[in-house]
Amino acid sequence: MSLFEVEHLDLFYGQTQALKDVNIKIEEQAITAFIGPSGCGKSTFLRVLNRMNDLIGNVTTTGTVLFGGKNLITDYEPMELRRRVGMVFQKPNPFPMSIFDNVAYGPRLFKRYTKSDIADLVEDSLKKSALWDDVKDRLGKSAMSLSGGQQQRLCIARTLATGPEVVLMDEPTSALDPISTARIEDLMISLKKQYTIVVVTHNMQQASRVSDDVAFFLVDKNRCGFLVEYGNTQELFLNPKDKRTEDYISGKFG
Ligand SMILES: Nc1ncnc2c1ncn2[C@@H]1O[C@H](COP(=O)(O)OP(=O)(O)OP(=O)(O)O)[C@@H](O)[C@H]1O
Repeated sequence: MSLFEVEHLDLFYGQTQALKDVNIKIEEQAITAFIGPSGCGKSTFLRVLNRMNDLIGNVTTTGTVLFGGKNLITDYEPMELRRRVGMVFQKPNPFPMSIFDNVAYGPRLFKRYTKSDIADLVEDSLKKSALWDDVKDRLGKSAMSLSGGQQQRLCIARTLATGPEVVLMDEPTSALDPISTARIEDLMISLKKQYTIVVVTHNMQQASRVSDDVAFFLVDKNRCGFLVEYGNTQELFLNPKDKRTEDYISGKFG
């Protein structure tokens, strides 16, 4: 089932158009990867999906984005939308507090949990993000004492603790070594049983390893991004319909 349905989306930063006529359906409990050269609007489009662009200011959109069949702009309150559509960034950004408090941060904001509920939620989120065994004996230690890969898994745990349906990931492994990258990729595959994941990546191997569907963006001569091709990952990589997709995935440009 499609969780997001995007029709004729145009996006402008001030007067400058950054995305034009994006039409895409993003499937539930699947991993969708956005690929394409630098500046083609992948991160901008990712931020459309939880209205993070609202926080930038001066961003306007036209067209429709449905989330769960309802209009993302008119039918959702932004904070509640961002709880349901969580986000993990390129550079791990734990808060300067303990491992426990990082994960408990979101649930505590909602104030409807007891202390023991919070402890259970922290444990569950750390288990889901494959970090529990690494940190269960040092939950009170600073999150800054973790390695980069562990910090990124902590950020994933922090996102999961608020009970999202979707996790948006903006180049989540680009600051990590190959072993930490492989762990995050394994984690993404295990998380899709329960969550819908949308990931921006520059790494073609990563897109082909983890994603079910892939969307390829390009930028036109006015530096405006557009969607070239979208579909099942295997089909798109093995049998691209558009010559530009073929050139990009075979490394001829970008
Ligand atoms: N806050 C902003 N204000 C104005 N323009 C912006 C802003 N953020 C991005 N842009 C512009 O929008 C276009 C798309 O940028 P975006 O970061 O979405 O591309 P991207 O495909 O994710 O690039 P990369 O792969 O390098 O991260 C670029 O031309 C960029 O300069």
